[in-house]
Amino acid sequence: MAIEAFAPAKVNLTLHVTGQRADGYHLLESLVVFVGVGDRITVSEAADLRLAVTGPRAEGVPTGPENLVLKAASLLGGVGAQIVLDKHLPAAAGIGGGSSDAAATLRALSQLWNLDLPADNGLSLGADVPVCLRAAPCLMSGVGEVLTEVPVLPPLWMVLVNPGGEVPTPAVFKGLARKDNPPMAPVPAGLDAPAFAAWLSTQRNDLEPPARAVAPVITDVLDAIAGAGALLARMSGSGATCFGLYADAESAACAAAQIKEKAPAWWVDHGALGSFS
Ligand SMILES: C[C@@](CO)(OP(=O)(O)O)[C@H](O)COP(=O)(O)OP(=O)(O)OC[C@H]1O[C@@H](n2ccc(N)nc2=O)[C@H](O)[C@@H]1O
Ligand SMILES: Nc1ncnc2c1ncn2[C@@H]1O[C@H](COP(=O)(O)OP(=O)(O)O)[C@@H](O)[C@H]1O
Repeated sequence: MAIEAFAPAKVNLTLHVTGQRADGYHLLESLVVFVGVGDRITVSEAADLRLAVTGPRAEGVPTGPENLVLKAASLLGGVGAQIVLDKHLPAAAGIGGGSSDAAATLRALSQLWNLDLPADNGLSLGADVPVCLRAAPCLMSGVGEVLTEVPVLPPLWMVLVNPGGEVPTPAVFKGLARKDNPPMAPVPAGLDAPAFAAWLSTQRNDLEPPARAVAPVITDVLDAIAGAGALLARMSGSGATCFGLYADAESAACAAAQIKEKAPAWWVDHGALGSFS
């Protein structure tokens, strides 16, 4: 029996850094969504634990025990499985590729092995794993472990753009000018896509300035997205991937084609926001 699980890109529509814990981890308030662009995990029965990494973004992804997929399998504690990770998302890119892979692995293997999901929802694997396990829009706070429902968002489409080159998350947090930034406002209900994007533009990603300092090309990416008619252009997570928001599928597809033509070396993809768990 083979079980497949989708690992969608995680996008932080907002990311406010509001404090820092004694252990160094930062307190966040983030409206997190998921896009229909991502990796695919397939698990099947085997005598021992094996991982194969395939797909257009497989290069450079670790295949040993440091891969979050194998860490997730160990955390679950089952016996053997053949795992294939079909990699489409760029790594260390602020869209939770590794975390979403870990969450999809937990989902698929808990079914294959008939085991409960871990009590911490995978937090010990990474701060983004619990939200990726949910794989639906929600408000993330604490260091990533507190997940709260949000009002239904309007239908939205997204273009994702990554200029290449990994941006390590710790370096970006380290570059923050302040740790105690103002909190996020409550997420409003009942807005259409343009009004919702206008509200988002009053909120922030506090990691954008330090990420731009680490990777100045992020400014070019944001300019390219804004120039392609987005309702909002912003960076996700600790970067360097940035997103553009659109009110319909056709506008997102046109914008993606326009950006690809302008910068053929960049990774560009597009999809609808949704729930994937
Ligand atoms: C910034 C965010 C926003 O969603 O996304 P990405 O840019 O990674 O996608 C996440 O909080 C990242 O989550 P994740 O990548 O799972 O983090 P972890 O592996 O647990 O931590 C990597 C490093 O990021 C820093 N870190 C992470 C989370 C947090 N709340 N405070 C932190 O200071 C720490 O320096 C930590 O050593
Ligand atoms: N399955 C995986 N896919 C991508 N990267 C992985 C994976 N497992 C471990 N890693 C390591 O995790 C690091 C962070 O990757 P990722 O979760 O994609 O980034 P981010 O935290 O910026 O969203 C990478 O540098 C990579 O070496």
